[in-house]
Amino acid sequence: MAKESALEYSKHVEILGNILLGLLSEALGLETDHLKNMDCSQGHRLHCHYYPACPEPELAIGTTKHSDAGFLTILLQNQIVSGLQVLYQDQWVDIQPVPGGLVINIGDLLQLVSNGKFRSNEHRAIATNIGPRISVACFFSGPVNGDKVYGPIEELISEENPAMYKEVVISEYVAKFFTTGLDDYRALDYYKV
Ligand SMILES: O=C(O)CCC(=O)C(=O)O
Ligand SMILES: [Fe+2]
Repeated sequence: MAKESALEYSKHVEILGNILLGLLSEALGLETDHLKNMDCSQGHRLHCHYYPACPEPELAIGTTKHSDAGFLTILLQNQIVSGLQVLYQDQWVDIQPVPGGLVINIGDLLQLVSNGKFRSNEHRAIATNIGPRISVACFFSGPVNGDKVYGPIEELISEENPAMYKEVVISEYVAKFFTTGLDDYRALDYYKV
């Protein structure tokens, strides 16, 4: 992706991210700007993945099983080669690329602040003998270098719905993510009450 198109794409995807956070806020019964005002759309960044054709796909993996650690991910897949799979009821389900379509993943931090109302999904990218496969993930991870504290949103907590997660300092949360292997790490497990 050329620099100009990456920057242009990044601008559009930020707008889309904020629209989605607005809809998700409303779905939680909150003001449209609630999640945006919590800085959930801050610090978005693009990760480009290039998976070459693999002669022995059964011996390899593209991206190992994980859930995205931030709030929200918008994923663009190239329109020919599939490889993305989501774990659903203990089965890996193929997410076929849809021309013009984007994949939206709920991340662990959104599960945490929504007190479990939204669920992050576990996914992976398998190796295939057709390729290359290209994907561009835009992560909305929040103000990752700061000391902002995130916990379940107060309005969503009640006697019937007690907090399911502890509060986290976002920079510590991110540091933990980057010092632990993807495979054995599920951010939320560390923060359950
Ligand atoms: O390449 C893909 O489709 C998945 C990439 C991914 O899950 C990630 O970067 O978090
Ligand atoms: Fe991911």
